[in-house]
Amino acid sequence: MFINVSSLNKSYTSGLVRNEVLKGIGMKLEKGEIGVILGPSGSGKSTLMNIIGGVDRADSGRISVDGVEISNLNDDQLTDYRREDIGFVFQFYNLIPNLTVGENIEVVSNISKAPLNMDEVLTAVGMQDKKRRFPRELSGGEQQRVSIARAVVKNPKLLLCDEPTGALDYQTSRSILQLLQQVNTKYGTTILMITHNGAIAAMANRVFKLRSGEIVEEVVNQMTIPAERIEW
Ligand SMILES: Nc1ncnc2c1ncn2[C@@H]1O[C@H](COP(=O)(O)OP(=O)(O)OP(=O)(O)O)[C@@H](O)[C@H]1O
Repeated sequence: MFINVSSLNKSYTSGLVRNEVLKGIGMKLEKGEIGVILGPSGSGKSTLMNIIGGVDRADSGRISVDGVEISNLNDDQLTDYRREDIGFVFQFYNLIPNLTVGENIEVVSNISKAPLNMDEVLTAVGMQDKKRRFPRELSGGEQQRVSIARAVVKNPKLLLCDEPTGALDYQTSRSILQLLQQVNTKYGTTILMITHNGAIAAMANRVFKLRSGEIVEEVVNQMTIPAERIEW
């Protein structure tokens, strides 16, 4: 099992109030699969993803990714794990504004142990001809393509996407989902994606429905649907 999470708990305390955000989460995802975490605002989706990505730590429970027990790593090891093994894609792209498309990707490939070829990745996301543009000269969808290229160029074991289409219109969202599916097929990258949008679940191998910090339902799709056929 590529991702194996069990009995995961996380709470935040402010003053005297303790907010239990994750309550005994268990989930599994095989290598090369696409997983979707679906749930309403505040249900704990980002917290769960941040813990799997080594950005945050759980209070208790176990998380292993590709055989490595994340919960046992010290801070330096966790930084290495986050830097080398995980690609992140966010709702608001987070590109560096004063660097070109090519430079945004280069800063990541330069510090990666086994990066993919930058031009190949730029071509894969359809942005090869925009390599010398700055982020402000691109549409939202194009910026998201660049941010996917930046995450993919380090050849991560796991691509974590937090509402990757949250800021995009319908057609652009579908093309970004299609691109993520292509990345999954071309590079065999395991993808875990957060969304509010139930329709997106059809492209995932496994869907984890989160409510108030608990997985209330897990759906295994024997047949996934190509992103271009998803409608909402
Ligand atoms: N660093 C933090 N400190 C305190 N509380 C936090 C922190 N991070 C998250 N929370 C709380 O944990 C709960 C779950 O937040 P989380 O961001 O994981 O939810 P979500 O399902 O991703 O929501 P959304 O869809 O709105 O992004 C919320 O009540 C939030 O306020």
